[in-house]
Amino acid sequence: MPSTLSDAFKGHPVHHHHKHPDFTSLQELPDSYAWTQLDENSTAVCEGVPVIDLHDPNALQLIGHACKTWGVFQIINHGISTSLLEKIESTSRSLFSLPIQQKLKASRPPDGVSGYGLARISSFFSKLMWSEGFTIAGSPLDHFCQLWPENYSQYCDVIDEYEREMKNLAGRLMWLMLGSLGITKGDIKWAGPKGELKDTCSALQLNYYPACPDPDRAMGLAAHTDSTLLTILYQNTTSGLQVLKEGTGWVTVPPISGGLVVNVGDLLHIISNGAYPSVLHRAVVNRTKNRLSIACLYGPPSNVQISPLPKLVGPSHPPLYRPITWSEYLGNKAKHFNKALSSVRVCTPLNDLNSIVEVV
Ligand SMILES: O=C(O)CCC(=O)C(=O)O
Ligand SMILES: [Fe+2]
Repeated sequence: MPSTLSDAFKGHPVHHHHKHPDFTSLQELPDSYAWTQLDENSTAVCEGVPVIDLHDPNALQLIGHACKTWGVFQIINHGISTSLLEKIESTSRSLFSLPIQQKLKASRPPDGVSGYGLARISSFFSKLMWSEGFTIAGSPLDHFCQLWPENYSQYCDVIDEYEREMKNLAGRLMWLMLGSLGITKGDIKWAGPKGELKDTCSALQLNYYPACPDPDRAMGLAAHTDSTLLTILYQNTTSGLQVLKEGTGWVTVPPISGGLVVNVGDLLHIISNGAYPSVLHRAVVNRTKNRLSIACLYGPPSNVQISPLPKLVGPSHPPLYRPITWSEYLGNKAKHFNKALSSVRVCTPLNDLNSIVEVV
């Protein structure tokens, strides 16, 4: 049984049929990167993704409402210092600005999760994405020794500190997100008696989107949901993240100074018994500016069964999903990608059933 996130991923190797590109040599968009015209997303959106001040006395309610209606929100006053955000940004920038040959020394192995390479979801698409990624699950030491033989330890320290702080914040957020559904610490079996989330797993995903000669036909990161409980994303000042809002279309999540984006992942959707949507999101690219984002992918211990919480299940709310471990879910994702959630679904929501009954 795998016990860590890297072990969980190892069981589900991803085989890329693409070679890694050197963006600096590309003046025009090669055909292999040309997606069909992205849909126009310039519809004026009056309301944007909610911004929530964690010091606001109503934070719990605001978070609950944002999770139900959007599945995503931004937070300020979250306690992560500006200097740490600057350090993680400059570490990521140093990494991606290394020569391609150097970066390839830290490539993600086919059966591994950590290292440099294309987005894991690339294998589901015939076109390439205009981005590079570096995944860190567990210690980055071995890879960082390859990247920076002389001064790897300063970079490792930044990653350790960032990951520690993000994990704490993710735990706080999880209790707030669940708290607004009436879930208390005793309701989560895999948490300690005081709500400690000791054995939770997390990984960091560093993403770099170089400026692109033909941004309207390119795709930074294709639409997906995250296989997490929740994800906390830091983005630099270049916008690019978009979320799909039902009835509205793609909505840009603008970078705000000192802000972090929080989104619901597939596992929180499952344990909330569908109350919180796992938001579909993607990253678009820019003609003149490059963009960096750093995602903290937060999940439960990889071997515990995740299922709709009993408090959220009742005669009018049958469980929508069967129990599944994170590790098994990652296997489903590697096989079914955006259909992974429906592959664990056991029940059609009542309102859908009603409409079927009406039709019949
Ligand atoms: O770069 C972004 O804004 C999105 C990144 C993302 O969705 C991911 O790493 O899962
Ligand atoms: Fe994502």
